[in-house]
Amino acid sequence: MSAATRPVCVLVGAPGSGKTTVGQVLAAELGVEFRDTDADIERQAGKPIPEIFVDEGEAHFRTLERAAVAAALASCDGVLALGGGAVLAEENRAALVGHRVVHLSVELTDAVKRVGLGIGRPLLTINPRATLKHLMDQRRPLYAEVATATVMTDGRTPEEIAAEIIPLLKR
Ligand SMILES: Nc1ncnc2c1ncn2[C@@H]1O[C@H](COP(=O)(O)OP(=O)(O)O)[C@@H](O)[C@H]1O
Ligand SMILES: O=C(O)C1=C[C@@H](OP(=O)(O)O)[C@@H](O)[C@H](O)C1
Ligand SMILES: [Mg+2]
Repeated sequence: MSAATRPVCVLVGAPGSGKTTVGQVLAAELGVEFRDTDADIERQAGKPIPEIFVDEGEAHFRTLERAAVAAALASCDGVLALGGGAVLAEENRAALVGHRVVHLSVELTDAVKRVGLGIGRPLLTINPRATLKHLMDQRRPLYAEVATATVMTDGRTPEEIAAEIIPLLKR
C-alpha cells in the first residue's frame, strides 16, 4: 500500500487574499499539481458557485465544500487552495491539523480592490466592502487557528508571495 498523499501546502485566507492566484504561481514554481476546492466543487456540481448559491443555497454549498476539502486533503500532493469560508466548519479545521497550512493575510483595502464588485463570489455581491469587513473580522481567529505560517500579501505581487512561501516548505 502506498503512503498517504498530502498537499505540500494548503492555502487559506479571506476572499481576495490571492489563494487561487498565488497557489497557481507556487505550484508552477515547485512543479507540482495545483488544486482548488472551489474548482472541484464547480466541476462536480456541473455549474459555477454563484449558481449553486442561487439554486441550492449556502448551506448546500458548505456541505459540498466539506466533502471537497476532505477529498482534496486525501488525494492532492501539490498545492491546495481552499475557499475563503472553508475554515468556518469545525470539521474542516480539524481535518487541517497536521498539514502545512499557510494563511495569506490581507487587509481590507487590498482585499476590496482585488474582489472588485464581487462577481463570482455570491457572498460579496451586496456591499462588498462592508461584507468583506464582517467576514474578515469573523474569520481572522479561524485562519490563525489552522495556520502553521502566515504570509502578508498587501502591496506584494503573487510572485513575491510565492517566493516567501517556498523556503517555509523546507522547514
Ligand atoms: N498579490 C496580489 N496583488 C494584486 N492582485 C492580486 C494579488 N493576488 C491576487 N490578486 C488578484 O485579486 C483577485 C482575487 O485573487 P484570487 O486568487 O482569486 O483570491 P482568492 O482565491 O484568495 O479569493 C484576482 O483578480 C487576482 O488576479
Ligand atoms: O468566503 C467565502 O465564504 C467564499 C469564498 C470563495 O472562495 P475564494 O476565497 O477563493 O474567493 C468561494 O468558496 C465561495 O464564493 C465562498
Ligand atoms: Mg480562490
